[in-house]
Amino acid sequence: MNYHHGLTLIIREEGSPSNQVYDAAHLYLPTIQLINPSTRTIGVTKTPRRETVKLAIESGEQVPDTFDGIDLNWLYVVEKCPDGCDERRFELTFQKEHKDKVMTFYLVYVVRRAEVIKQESKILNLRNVNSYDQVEFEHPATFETIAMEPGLKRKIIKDLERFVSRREFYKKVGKAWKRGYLLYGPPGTGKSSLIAAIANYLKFDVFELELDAIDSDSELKRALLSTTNRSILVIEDIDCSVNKDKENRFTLSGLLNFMDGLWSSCGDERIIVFTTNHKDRLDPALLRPGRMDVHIYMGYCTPSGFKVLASNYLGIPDLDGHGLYGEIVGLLESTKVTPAEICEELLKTNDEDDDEDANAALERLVDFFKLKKLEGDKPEIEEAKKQKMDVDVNNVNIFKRETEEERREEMDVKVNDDIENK
Ligand SMILES: Nc1ncnc2c1ncn2[C@@H]1O[C@H](COP(=O)(O)OP(=O)(O)OP(=O)(O)O)[C@@H](O)[C@H]1O
Repeated sequence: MNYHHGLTLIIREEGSPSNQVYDAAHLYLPTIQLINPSTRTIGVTKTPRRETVKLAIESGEQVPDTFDGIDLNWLYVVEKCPDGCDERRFELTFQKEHKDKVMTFYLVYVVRRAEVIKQESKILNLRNVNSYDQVEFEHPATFETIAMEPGLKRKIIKDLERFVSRREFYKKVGKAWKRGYLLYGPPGTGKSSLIAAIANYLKFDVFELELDAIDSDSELKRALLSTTNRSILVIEDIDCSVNKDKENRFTLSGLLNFMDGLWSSCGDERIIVFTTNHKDRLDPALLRPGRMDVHIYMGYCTPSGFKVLASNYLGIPDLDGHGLYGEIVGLLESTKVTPAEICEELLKTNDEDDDEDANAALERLVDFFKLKKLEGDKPEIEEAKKQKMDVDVNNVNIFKRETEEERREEMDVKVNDDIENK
């Protein structure tokens, strides 16, 4: 395409923070005329979980577009820098007279379109913020596949929906639009699976931060700035990373203050998920609302959690009517078995559509539970008491504050909520 008075915008790939227009162009261009008369090469990928192939623009290729009667041309360029790394950029060319319209409306349109495309495509990214490695996030867990008390599941979904719908509220009260979740409980109870279910539900990218690999404030700042809006930042096993001050590194509390400051100025729709196997080892100051707003206890498998697994793995939709159900309930209530252990047993089933195999799997599980019981595992409720946790009848603990001060803070949150309701 020839432009007599052409203007070219250079849109470079940037690390931290990322260049939104650059990222958006990668999502937007394959949905317009990616294959046009001038196209010679095109990138194609397909991952196992994806049903269709994904197209990508290759270096040197052009994509024409029109917007409000304006002709535009995108060119993608990848060049080697002197230091050996690749520099990637888009060059967007159009007639100079349209510069105001392109800058004010077209680029915003491309970013918005990319957001919608992302929502619809279900393709999420998983990025390690320490190494900047990025892969497609393909964890299959959803709220349907998670073994958890139905009431707790509903509460979490409601909380997430409320959070994402409150842009105006956070703006009005002048707070960063973020929400912190603490997932705690023994290994194999589904903390990572729940994070995946939240990401899949909200269609948020996931960023993993390994605190132990961060050595300085500037490194931390760079890592945090590389995260994008509408994302979940995951910091796993925080009890193992809390006492770094001795080595002259930041503390977890310092990290949280740092994040507050940073995201108050430049972050929208951020979810931070911390996981720990030992909530009791955390400094109570870290557990306050505003820091970790919602505490979710992921416990050993309960009868209703087991129903979800039986339905998903064995194709038994109505376990209540099964002859072994009563015995299974009794065993689950008196034995500590993680959903991960049960999943492993269930994977041994030959054919989940075969009733005989499903029954044999349930019988095998009953034997497995009996063995676990014999091994002398204490009931879950005792363990919970030992850890000074409040556990309700369903063995779940959510939105719980433990000290008077935390209760007062929770009241503050409610007052804020009321402001919004008026
Ligand atoms: N609540 C659950 N519902 C469904 N599947 C589960 C659940 N918990 C565990 N699983 C199964 O067990 C596997 C391991 O669980 P997961 O990694 O989510 O546990 P975790 O609590 O994050 O463990 P860790 O503390 O060791 O990281 C999952 O991939 C999943 O197949």
